[in-house]
Amino acid sequence: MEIGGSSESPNEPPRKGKSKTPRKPKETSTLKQKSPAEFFAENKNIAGFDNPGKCLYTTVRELVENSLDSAESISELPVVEITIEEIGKSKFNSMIGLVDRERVDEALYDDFETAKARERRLAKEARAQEMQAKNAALGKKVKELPASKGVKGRGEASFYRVTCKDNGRGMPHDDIPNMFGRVLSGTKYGLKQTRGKFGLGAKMALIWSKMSTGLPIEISSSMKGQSYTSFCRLDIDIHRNIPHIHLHEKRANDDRWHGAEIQVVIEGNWTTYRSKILHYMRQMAVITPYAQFLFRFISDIPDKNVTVKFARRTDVMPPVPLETKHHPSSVDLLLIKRLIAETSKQNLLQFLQHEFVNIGKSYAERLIGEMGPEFSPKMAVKSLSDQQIVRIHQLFRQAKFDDPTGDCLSPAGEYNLRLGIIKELHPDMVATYSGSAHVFEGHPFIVEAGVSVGGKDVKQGLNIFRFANRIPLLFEQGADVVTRTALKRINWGSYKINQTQDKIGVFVSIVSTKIPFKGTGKEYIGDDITEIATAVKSAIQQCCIQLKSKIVKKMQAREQQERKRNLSRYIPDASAAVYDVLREMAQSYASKKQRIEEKDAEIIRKVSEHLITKETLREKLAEHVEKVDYEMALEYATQSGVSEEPREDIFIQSLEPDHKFIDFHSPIFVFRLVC
Ligand SMILES: Nc1ncnc2c1ncn2[C@@H]1O[C@H](COP(=O)(O)OP(=O)(O)OP(=O)(O)O)[C@@H](O)[C@H]1O
Repeated sequence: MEIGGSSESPNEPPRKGKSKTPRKPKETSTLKQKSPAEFFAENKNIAGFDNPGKCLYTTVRELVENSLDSAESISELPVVEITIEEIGKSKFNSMIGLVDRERVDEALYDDFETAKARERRLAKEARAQEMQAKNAALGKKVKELPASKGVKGRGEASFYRVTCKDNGRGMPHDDIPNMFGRVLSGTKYGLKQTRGKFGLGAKMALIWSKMSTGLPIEISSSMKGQSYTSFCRLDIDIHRNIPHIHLHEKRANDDRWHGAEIQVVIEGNWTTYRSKILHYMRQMAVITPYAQFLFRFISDIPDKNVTVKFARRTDVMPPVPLETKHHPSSVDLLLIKRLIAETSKQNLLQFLQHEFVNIGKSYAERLIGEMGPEFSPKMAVKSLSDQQIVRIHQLFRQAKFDDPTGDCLSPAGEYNLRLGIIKELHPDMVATYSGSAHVFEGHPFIVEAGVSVGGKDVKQGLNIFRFANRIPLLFEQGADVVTRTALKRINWGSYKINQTQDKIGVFVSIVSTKIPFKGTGKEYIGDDITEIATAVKSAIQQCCIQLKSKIVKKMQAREQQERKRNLSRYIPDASAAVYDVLREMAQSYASKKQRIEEKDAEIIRKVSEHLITKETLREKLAEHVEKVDYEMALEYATQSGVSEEPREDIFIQSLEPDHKFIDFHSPIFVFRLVC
């Protein structure tokens, strides 16, 4: 392949329409390097910074997620305040010291409109309005008119100051510049379930602010017990990928505050991303019910202002995720070399035993025996040759290891998920399920799911809510493993759920030490990992099985009610008809026209004496319907077997870890008395 040259052969005639003078092929292509910061500035879409609106959304996300990670890392119930302040053009200009300037040459601007064009546009809009009024007067359905387009043009850029304050761990004074001014630097690279992973998000917000407003980022931070707060104003040297510090100083911390406050001014678009941002906050509140969020949008136009407080709904936080060691089946050559370089262990036996999960002493000895005669338990691990490391790697890939346990993970918990679903959708029924840990490429993961039917503001069909490491995922829904599984691999009909007619809520939360996101924007999990797809399917199915039994019971109750209603409907007519017959018989009997058998005489007598009336017949029939209905229901239940229905075990859990209990069993429930 030619690099930088023309693809035409020198003997070929020049192509039609092309310049006759052949382009001079470049002698050499110039070798260039790019810093990570440059790369991400040029490809910011892969980090979720696609357009101004999405940039505003992703900035909010990155800051909120950092705040939650930070508070949770010190087991502090998170309190996060996020403010987006709209900055008008004049205010922005004065912030950067630019004087506002009136337009002089109007026709120069993209949104310029001639007087004639303006007249035509206004006339067209007036006609549309007239038509709409006419249709409304005729009672026809009227379509809402699009907002007046005004004049074409790209429009003014909108600027926003985004501030996020938390009560988290804070940051060491000297680390702040690198944490915010060096792409791919962070504290979350270890093997641990965290929202952040790449060491990129906050830097992307800064890169975007540098690209769109040129303004630096400001960080205030204090760690627990620290007598000062660190203040840092910095931007990033994109070409060298290093922080460019404007101010970095220590200030008094009289309130003994701990946490961080980050402030960045960026271009954005609140109008188009308002609902996405609010959705994100709401879903974050659902999956993080132990946090308190205060979200504010502040504008010069008070009508546009928004304040939403998501109150804390529980004080119980999921356990802090633990840092874990690598599983032997998940490591590659590079990683083994890095672990060897970093280990404090002296010999191979200790190294295998301590740097990996699921390798005990005797198993390590067996592995070393299997590696060959040139390996021994006591050999210095740092003396291993490249070939020997390859041998270890090969064995790791082929040998059997127990799966990692998933103890290091911290799922949201079924209780939180159920709480979230009920709060979010107010469904008619809901089922939740929390699976055990599974493994993908040596990384443990847990899938939790919830399925609901019915509810407020829920559209018909599937409403899918996805969470990964307790982050709501709002974009790229179609390609996500959860959406695909719910749409294609669940036979909703077999659980008596109508996929198109019912209002179905599907909530799936996946936690892992490594979420295989597609791209660094953390927007969706691909559908190509069989282990995850299988676990997601099974979790949704488990919810559906629970729902099916509830739905069947509901249907039976409805059928029973219908049967009763049908029978009761005929009571007045039936009792009137029977009474008329009896009355006629009584009259014939009285006029001796008819002979009546002894056993019927009693009834006829009672009819004549008005002891049996239309009313008494009606009452007796109603009583009978009631009795028959009850007996039929009982018979049905015995036939279909109440005991075959899944029994719902309800336990009131003891607060003490060490508890004794007695179970009282009945066919339909079990009651556990904790002593
Ligand atoms: N609010 C905060 N409180 C404490 N530390 C923070 C806060 N925000 C950022 N940090 C620190 O700065 C580092 C870099 O943050 P950044 O958002 O760039 O990446 P990340 O969160 O590690 O990963 P990701 O790019 O996946 O979000 C974090 O690893 C964390 O140590």
